[in-house]
Amino acid sequence: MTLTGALDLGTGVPGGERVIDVRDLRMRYGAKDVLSGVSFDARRGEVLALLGPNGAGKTTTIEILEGFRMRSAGEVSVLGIDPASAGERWRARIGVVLQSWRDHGKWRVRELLKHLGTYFAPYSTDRIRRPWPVDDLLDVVGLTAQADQRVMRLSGGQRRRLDVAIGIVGRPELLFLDEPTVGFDPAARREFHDLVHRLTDVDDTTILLTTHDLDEAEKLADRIVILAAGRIIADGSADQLSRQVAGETEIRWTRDGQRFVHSAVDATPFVRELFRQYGEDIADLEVRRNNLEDTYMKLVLEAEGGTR
Ligand SMILES: Nc1ncnc2c1ncn2[C@@H]1O[C@H](COP(=O)(O)OP(=O)(O)OP(=O)(O)O)[C@@H](O)[C@H]1O
Repeated sequence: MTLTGALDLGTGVPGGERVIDVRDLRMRYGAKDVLSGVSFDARRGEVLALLGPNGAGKTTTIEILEGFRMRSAGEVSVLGIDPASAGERWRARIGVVLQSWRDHGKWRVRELLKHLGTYFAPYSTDRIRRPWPVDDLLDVVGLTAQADQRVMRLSGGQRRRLDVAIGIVGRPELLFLDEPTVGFDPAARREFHDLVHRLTDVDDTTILLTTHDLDEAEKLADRIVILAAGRIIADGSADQLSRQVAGETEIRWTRDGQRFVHSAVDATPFVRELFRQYGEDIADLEVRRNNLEDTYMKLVLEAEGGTR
């Protein structure tokens, strides 16, 4: 099916192995269509952010990919297998980071990870040794210093890192992160972003994340897929989306103490001409292309206008 109005701008990782392949996915609850023909893919090692307003269908899509929800129609392949009929061996190859692990508060961090890791040992292969050795895992998520601490004594940020450690203890090839940094302070958020980068660097893990934090999506994702009212309205890197949609760049400067602002499709010739005419009189020059938030707002408003 062709998605009318969707921007298909290609992937940032050309030619990689397809870890997720979704074609014409549909989901209906009663008489209500929640997903109306969703198609996208993700390649090995890619970080893909699924964005969209409340109720757009992100959780439904992810739960179908995780094999927790049966779809109404369409083709879905995750690690080459249909999640609707996948078994334990497949499940051991995917990781899900749930919102804060609250049980086992009395367990010590290392013991808990060691215990959960034993589940994955039967699924070890020559290529991927499972589970992740506990000390390496603690190092990757930055919890080495807390290894012998009880879970209930961890700070919010440390607990979230433990959630991630639990999600990846089986060394998943594909990791699902649902709004991973809600409630984080800026330092914890930055640490978490470093962790995501380390995961893709160290283990070539493919990551599918949902977030309402557009700054986070821009920083983390190789590719952004925007879902609105059950349809994909954009698919590409943050840069590609902003170039395609935003069009104009804003240029600000001052001259003789007076402020100026101008919008141009291509800022370079404008700035060149500005300097040719006024040279050293120009100060405080700022060139600002629309960021992901501007692009997102524009796309979602257009899509909502179209369905109204
Ligand atoms: N079990 C269900 N039965 C009926 N309707 C459902 C069910 N689960 C979800 N929905 C509806 O499907 C739509 C999509 O929900 P979904 O949770 O997938 O959206 P979302 O994009 O994840 O939203 P949010 O950003 O708020 O988490 C919503 O209108 C929701 O009310």
